[in-house]
Amino acid sequence: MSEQQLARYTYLGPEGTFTEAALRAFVGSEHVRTDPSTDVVSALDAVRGGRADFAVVPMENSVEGGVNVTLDTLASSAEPLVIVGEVVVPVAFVLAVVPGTALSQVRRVSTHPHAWAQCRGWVGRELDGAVHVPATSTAAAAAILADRGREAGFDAALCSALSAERYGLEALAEGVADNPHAVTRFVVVSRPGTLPEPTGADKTTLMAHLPDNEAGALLDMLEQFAVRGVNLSRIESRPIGDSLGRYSFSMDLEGHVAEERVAAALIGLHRVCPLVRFMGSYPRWDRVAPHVAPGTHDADFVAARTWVERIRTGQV
Ligand SMILES: O=C(O)C(=O)C[C@]1(C(=O)O)C=C[C@@H](O)C=C1
Repeated sequence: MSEQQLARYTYLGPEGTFTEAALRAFVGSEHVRTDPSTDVVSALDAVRGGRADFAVVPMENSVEGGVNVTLDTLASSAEPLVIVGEVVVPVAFVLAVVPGTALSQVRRVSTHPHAWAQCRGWVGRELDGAVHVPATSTAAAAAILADRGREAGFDAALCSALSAERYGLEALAEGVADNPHAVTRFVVVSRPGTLPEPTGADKTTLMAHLPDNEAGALLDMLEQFAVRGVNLSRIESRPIGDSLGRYSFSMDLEGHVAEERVAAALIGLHRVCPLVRFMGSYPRWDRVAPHVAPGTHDADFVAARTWVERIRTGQV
């Protein structure tokens, strides 16, 4: 295959981010072209504009929760994109410095806000009074420190051990995250038109609005899943932005839209919500198949529908 025919991936860069590690884990041994983006919005814009086929972006972290810029940009754009895959990556941080810097000299620490949140306890204990200088990613902080040294505006970067090595920095402390089991979930996004085949262990991502000022509207929405035996693995609310008290709900559910119980829940949602956006059905990273409760298998829905059709044609 020529270089021109390879799939083009962009990701939250620069080289050395956890997002790049997620991309490598996703493509495995497949040969692809990669081109880092400076932030999540430009990575998604590159896919919309046709400059990349896929973007890999962070979606949620086990400690700090949802990555709002990803949730909001995917949910609000006039040109929808779809999620075609997910990757879960363990995240561990080192405190990286220009070689020769002592711990006592570190007063300003740069990193991505999600990384800062995951190392806050350690920084408080070991670098009491140190302040956070936000960066677009962990590797961006490392790259700037390596490039500018004392002129960087900060003394250390919280990044992966790989990033520290790649940018020629020294890992002054390792394992600095407050939770050693932290993981981040990344999603692989493309333009609509390529719905991955169901595998039996899939997830579907949706965004929905509720009717304004209606008691029980949230319960109505959740019932659409409950009565069809569809389990939600994530639900979070994000402000819509135009006035206080208006929220959109971002959800992941277990199953693929090709499955009857998921399709039935989506039909129900469409009836009770003023706006529903389908954001993709894709294989789960852990390949764990959901528990499908009795009465909610595809065959149960098909049998029930056939029964109603027979009634409608007079075959009671
Ligand atoms: O900065 C990086 O290396 C990223 O890939 C981004 C990101 C995030 O957005 O949460 C990914 C994983 C870590 O939790 C910290 C930062």
